[in-house]
Amino acid sequence: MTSYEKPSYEKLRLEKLRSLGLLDSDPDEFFDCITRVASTILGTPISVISLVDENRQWFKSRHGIEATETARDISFCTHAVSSGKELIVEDASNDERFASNPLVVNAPNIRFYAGIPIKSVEGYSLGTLCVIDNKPKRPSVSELKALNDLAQLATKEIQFRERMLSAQDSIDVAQNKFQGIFKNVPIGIAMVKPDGTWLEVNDELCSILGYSREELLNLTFQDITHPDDLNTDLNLLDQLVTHKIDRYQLEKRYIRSDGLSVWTGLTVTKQLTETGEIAYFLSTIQDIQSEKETELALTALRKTLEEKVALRTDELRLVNQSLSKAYQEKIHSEQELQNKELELRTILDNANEAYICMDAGGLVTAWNKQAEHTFGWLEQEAIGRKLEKLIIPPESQAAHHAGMHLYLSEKKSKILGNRIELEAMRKDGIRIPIELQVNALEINEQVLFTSFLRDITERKQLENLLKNEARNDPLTGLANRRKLEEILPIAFQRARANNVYVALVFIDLDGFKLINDTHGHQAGDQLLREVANRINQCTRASDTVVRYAGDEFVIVLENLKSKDDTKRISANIQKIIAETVQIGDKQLNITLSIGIAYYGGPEPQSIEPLELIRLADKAMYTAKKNGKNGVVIID
Ligand SMILES: Nc1nc2c(ncn2[C@@H]2O[C@H](COP(=O)(O)OP(=O)(O)OP(=O)(O)O)[C@@H](O)[C@H]2O)c(=O)[nH]1
Repeated sequence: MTSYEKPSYEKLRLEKLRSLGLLDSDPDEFFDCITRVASTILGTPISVISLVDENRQWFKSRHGIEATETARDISFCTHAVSSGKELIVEDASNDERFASNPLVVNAPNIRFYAGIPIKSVEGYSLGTLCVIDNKPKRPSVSELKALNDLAQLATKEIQFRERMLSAQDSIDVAQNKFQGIFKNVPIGIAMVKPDGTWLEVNDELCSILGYSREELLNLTFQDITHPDDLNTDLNLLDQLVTHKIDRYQLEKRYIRSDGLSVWTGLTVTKQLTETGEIAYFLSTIQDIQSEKETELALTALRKTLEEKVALRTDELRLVNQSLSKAYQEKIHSEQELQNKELELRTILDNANEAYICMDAGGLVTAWNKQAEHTFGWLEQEAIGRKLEKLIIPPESQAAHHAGMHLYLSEKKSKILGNRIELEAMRKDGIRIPIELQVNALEINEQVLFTSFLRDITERKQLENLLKNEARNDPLTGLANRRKLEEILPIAFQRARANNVYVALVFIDLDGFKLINDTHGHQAGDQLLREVANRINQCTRASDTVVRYAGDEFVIVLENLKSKDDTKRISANIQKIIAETVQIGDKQLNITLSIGIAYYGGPEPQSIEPLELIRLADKAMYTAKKNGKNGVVIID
């Protein structure tokens, strides 16, 4: 006897065999029929359908034998299973593989054996259909063909069962999966009959709706749908029923068992029967209450925000309008201000007077064109510099500081608001007389001194000219009587101060009327001019020669240390006047009567200047009375 070999797929084979549920199962007429027919056709007393288990062979069907199984190691069939091919043993007693096999040696004393493997769908040999005889036999081809056909039948049946089991497994798996999903999925799921009755509901749906499964199965979805949402739901359901749509989704409210409504997201599909009728609706129902509340809260919040934004927008629009208006006004004001500044600038630049502005620190803040012209400093040179460094002479700077300090500390000033004349200094160092008017402005608690200044050099010159003319004799160019009256008091002061004498020499031409009458008035004028020249020649710069009136002349001799000096001067005058004067073709001769009076000296008299004139005049008159061409001195 030889030991059997196990096929390479033994483990899988056994698993498959056991999964089929055939081992130790009840007799099956189908398989029994096959074994009966096999014995009949092959003419053998025994026929079995043997299933080769791990350590045994078990007979699913047996014909002509009482045993239900034998050990595998003595089994003939296991050889056919191992090879996967038919096994024909015509005489086991002569076959070294089986001669000592107990089934050969003992009952049932096998001699002939023919087994055809029965295979699973995967091709695993599960067992055999075999025929056995206790007599040797050589089966015919047709017998073997019939045996193969019968084995094929058994195989088909087993494979059918195998497929059925596999299909059932799939169904079971799907069913289990569905049940698992149905039970555990965190979404409400329901199967709903076409009339709206709940057919099946899962735990989650019970939880969402607050009903037990049993309670729900006694209700329709219409019973617990919020009245406001029912029509929409029914309308969509109708479209689903009439196949206008395959599914629909809807946000709807159910009325829970506690009377509160709950927002859900509903999806409904339909499940059809084989005949195309609606078996049930499959609904998924998701609790979206919190999302809905959030959404509603957000909507309310958005609405509130929009209202606030709208309100704020209105406020902002109003603010914007008023700001725009204010801005426009400001622009307008600034424009006006700029225009005014430009206008002011133009006025100031074209002003005939210099305009200078100075801050409380004495720094120049404005300097117009005329100021440039008057003082020689350009605006850019002057701005920011101390005014005193620009136009105020050194000797006037202390007064300038004092004036500013007085105003800034006590708001007092002798200058502000008045037109005053001062001497200023140009950039080139030349002094010029100016007339100015200073005003103080207080802007934002800052003091500004504004001033208009005018160069009055020409006016001063004119004034001096007029002044001179008023004090000069136009015919001779000598000082006149007014000038004499002005200088004489000064001469008195100087004489007193210097302890010297002042002499007043009063001169009157002798017989001048006759010259006028004889040679004409013009000749008289020329003679007067010549006399003036000649007197001038006899005097010093410190002396003043005056035409006092008509043919009367006065000389103020100053700084006389001695009265004797006067006699020498008067003698010189008499001498020079005595010289013939040529006027045209005429030769004229003239003499003088002179009266002299003194003031000053070591013990000055107490007399007025005009009194001195009268004294000298009186002395001159005495000289006339003495016969003219003479000098009378009053000591
Ligand atoms: N040509 C001329 N004559 C003048 C001028 N002013 C005064 N006279 C004249 O001068 C003369 C002065 O005369 P008197 O001094 O009174 O007479 P006199 O002839 O000088 O007499 P004695 O003084 O006594 O010597 C008058 O005839 C005036 O008309 C003047 O500006 N030009």
